[in-house]
Amino acid sequence: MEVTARAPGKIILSGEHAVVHGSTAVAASINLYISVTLRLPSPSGHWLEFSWPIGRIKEALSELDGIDCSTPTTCSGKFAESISALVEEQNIPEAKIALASGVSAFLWLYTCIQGFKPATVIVTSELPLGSGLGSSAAICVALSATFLAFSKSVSLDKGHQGWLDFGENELELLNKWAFEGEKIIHGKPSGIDNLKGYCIDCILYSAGNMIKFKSGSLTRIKSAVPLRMLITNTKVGRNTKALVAGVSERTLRHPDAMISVFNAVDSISKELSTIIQAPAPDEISVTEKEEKIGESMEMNQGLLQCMGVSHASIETVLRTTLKFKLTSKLTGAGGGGCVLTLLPTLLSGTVVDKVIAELETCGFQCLTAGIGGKGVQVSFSGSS
Ligand SMILES: Nc1ncnc2c1ncn2[C@@H]1O[C@H](COP(=O)(O)OP(=O)(O)OP(=O)(O)O)[C@@H](O)[C@H]1O
Ligand SMILES: C[C@@](O)(CCO)CC(=O)[O-]
Ligand SMILES: [Mg+2]
Repeated sequence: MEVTARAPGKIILSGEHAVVHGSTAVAASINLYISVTLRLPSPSGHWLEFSWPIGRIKEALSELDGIDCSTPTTCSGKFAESISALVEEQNIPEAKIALASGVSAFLWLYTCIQGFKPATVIVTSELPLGSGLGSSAAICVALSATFLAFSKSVSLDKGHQGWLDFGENELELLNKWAFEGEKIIHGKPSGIDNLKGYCIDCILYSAGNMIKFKSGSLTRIKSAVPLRMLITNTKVGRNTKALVAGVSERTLRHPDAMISVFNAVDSISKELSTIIQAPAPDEISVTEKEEKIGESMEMNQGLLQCMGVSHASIETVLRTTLKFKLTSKLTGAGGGGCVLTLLPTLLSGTVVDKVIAELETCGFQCLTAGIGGKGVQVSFSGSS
């Protein structure tokens, strides 16, 4: 028997960086997923493969024997050292070394939740890694969901055909495990990523849709109309910690100006969440709504430039999409990473194709995504 879980990626529609300084931010799940399949047990054969004899894992993590998967546990001290040793033994090629922390999170979540059972785990991703679309939290949510689906702590109908949602209590347990995985990948998630011991990305990926948050308080919101974005991955790597520190330094140099910038972002995020939730019963009101959303994105981008987190590659995307009268803003930490471009409902497919073609000639990767998609789901197949 096997189970597959999928968890979506996310975008920040408004408020990155300013959220660290107390402003409101709006984030949404997208309909691009990381999927994890668990086979008990089965042969493998994939392009990048890591495997350990069960005996080796038992030897390295023997103290985890019998651990209760209903109690999420932090990977610290000697466990972190043992996990690092197991990952080092795989001699991950230099070009793929960024995966090491994801592999560590996998080992931790698997051993804690599934114990020392032999299995094959297959990961596939529609999300670019390390580009601001939350692949780290998505992988942790999808791994936790797959492993919990076969555990005694979660009761799911294994005979169900197609995708299944988790119940409220089960989501809570899943979130806590995913957060333990995120801590392995990120060290200490901060700001937008972290809320009272939970990972905001994980919450978003678990339940899907959109959230508005400010200083530790989170409200779920639901878009009244479907929204579609072009996501351009500039492929320019960024360092979130350094970018966040840069904004704080600028705030120390220009406190009055920067407080005004953060207040402006707060107003934009609040307005955006009101616009998104307002009903739009006909084509005219949908177009008006999209124009307002586009304007709020444009204003937010201007303020992100004031904070000093734009980048030449981001500016190239902005200029290119503007030629087609489309508005864009960076999403996430900036300094490269991904840029969002609003695709209005009435925009023709030919225009979308032309924009994508022009962006791809600059060396960027383009993805289109629906906004506010489903949260984590699982699907069982095969006979037990
Ligand atoms: N499919 C995957 N397989 C293994 N590891 C993964 C996978 N997806 C993500 N990761 C891990 O997550 C890391 C990327 O996380 P990071 O937080 O830097 O970026 P992100 O989550 O994509 O974007 P952000 O957190 O800025 O929204 C990768 O380096 C890897 O360790
Ligand atoms: C830049 C930032 O606002 C979002 C990064 O995804 C940082 C944070 O909130 O932790
Ligand atoms: Mg991440």
